[in-house]
Amino acid sequence: MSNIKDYILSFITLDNNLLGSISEEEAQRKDIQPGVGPEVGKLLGLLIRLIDAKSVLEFGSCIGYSTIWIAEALKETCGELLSIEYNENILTEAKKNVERAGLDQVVNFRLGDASEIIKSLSGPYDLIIQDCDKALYPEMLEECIRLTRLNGIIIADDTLFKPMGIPDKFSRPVDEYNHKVFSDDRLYSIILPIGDGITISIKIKE
Ligand SMILES: C[S@@+](CC[C@H](N)C(=O)[O-])C[C@H]1O[C@@H](n2cnc3c(N)ncnc32)[C@H](O)[C@@H]1O
Repeated sequence: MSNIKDYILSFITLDNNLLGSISEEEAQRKDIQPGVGPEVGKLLGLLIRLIDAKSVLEFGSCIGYSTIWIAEALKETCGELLSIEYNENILTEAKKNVERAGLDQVVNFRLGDASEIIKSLSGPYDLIIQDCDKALYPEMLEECIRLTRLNGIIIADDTLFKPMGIPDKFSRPVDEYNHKVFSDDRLYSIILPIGDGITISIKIKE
């Protein structure tokens, strides 16, 4: 598997110069969680271009790694991103990084708890990505479906935690999320084994 991963990574160029240094910083710091990584970043860029997304919603900005991948794609599609993060200091860093990346015109940030803010949003969004507290994934799914346009995309990161042997506290809710999306007839879904697993669902019915 690592040969395959290394082979794939050998092709992936970074869409913004800042992405490499943000990855290095994430690897050194203990106070932040890792970003989605280059394979998932590239996939986000690909999907946004594929569906010509104009409005994207992200839960869990951290210091802006995934935000920058998404915003680079939205710069091309003339779209915009709303990115939500509840840690004020981390959000300040994300804002600085997005500004340094030259993408602040594309991104709006909101400080607060994603599970509360989501209820106040009206959408519709072309693409939504969940990468905040894993325990919230199943709970927030219904709101994500409500906010996604027909044929829009709902993505969840870290969804292979269970087979990776990650502690139950984190793996159980993402496993529950996977079961929920695969048994929901409004969604058409797949799990891809890149990064720590990514579940992609298309909303095929209201
Ligand atoms: C795995 S990190 C996100 C990584 C980011 N998507 C990237 O690829 O660079 C998860 C982030 O979600 C934030 N978070 C966790 N629970 C949250 C919540 N309920 N509302 C908003 N943000 C939350 C954490 O503070 C953390 O920065």
